[in-house]
Amino acid sequence: MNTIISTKDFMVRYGEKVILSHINIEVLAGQFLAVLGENGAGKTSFIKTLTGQNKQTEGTLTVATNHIGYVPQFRDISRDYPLSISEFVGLNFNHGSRLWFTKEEKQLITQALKRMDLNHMSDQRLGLASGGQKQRAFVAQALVKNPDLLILDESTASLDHEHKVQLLENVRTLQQATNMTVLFITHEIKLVTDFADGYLSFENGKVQQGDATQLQTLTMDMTSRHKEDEVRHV
Ligand SMILES: Nc1ncnc2c1ncn2[C@@H]1O[C@H](COP(=O)(O)OP(=O)(O)OP(=O)(O)O)[C@@H](O)[C@H]1O
Repeated sequence: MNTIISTKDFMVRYGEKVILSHINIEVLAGQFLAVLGENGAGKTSFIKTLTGQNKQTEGTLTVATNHIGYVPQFRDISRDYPLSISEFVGLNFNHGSRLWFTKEEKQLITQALKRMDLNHMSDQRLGLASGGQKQRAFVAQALVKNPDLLILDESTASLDHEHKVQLLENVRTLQQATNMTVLFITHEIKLVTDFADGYLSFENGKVQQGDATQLQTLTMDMTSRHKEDEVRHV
């Protein structure tokens, strides 16, 4: 398998403030990795270096693709938002003043909508869709250019359990069918354990990498620690 992201003694900082250091990781193409860590642990800062938004780094970072899809944290879309779901998904083509889609773009939009189970409602206004459908539309928008690497930032956070699982199943099916790499930033470790091939864990300015078995162990440790805390608080 090919490597899509690798780092060697990599460091991320803002000015004098070091956020992450001594990062040595290797992500294989086609893997689905959970990206874990407390608020402020540096997950977003690292993702910004992958997408070229933060260049304050030292050491080596190699990203073997320019085709990166990024779905930021959920922003709600108000009811009066005028675009249909397919028009919203097509915004990623960055047309400027051109108002129509080419035949090829239309095919890519249809494909992305199908992959997120939204094809049946492509002409419906996005503002009137449910929270789960809006979130799947954000993912479809990132998919429309067929990225090699898809980064999802807490994409299940605002959803009920059924819609969380549905979104993860959609992404997992696509990742397995297309060999796309997925980095899934989440605080919901138990949920993601069933879907991920491994993890990157951000803690105390360092990044630990583990495989699926280590992820299961981590989840069990966290669950038992959580139970102990609950008992202590009774
Ligand atoms: N532009 C910036 N300039 C200076 N410091 C920053 C900047 N952006 C983030 N930080 C700091 O970097 C640290 C890591 O933040 P980051 O947003 O990467 O964490 P995170 O793990 O993504 O957190 P969350 O889960 O809350 O999104 C924090 O201490 C934050 O205050």
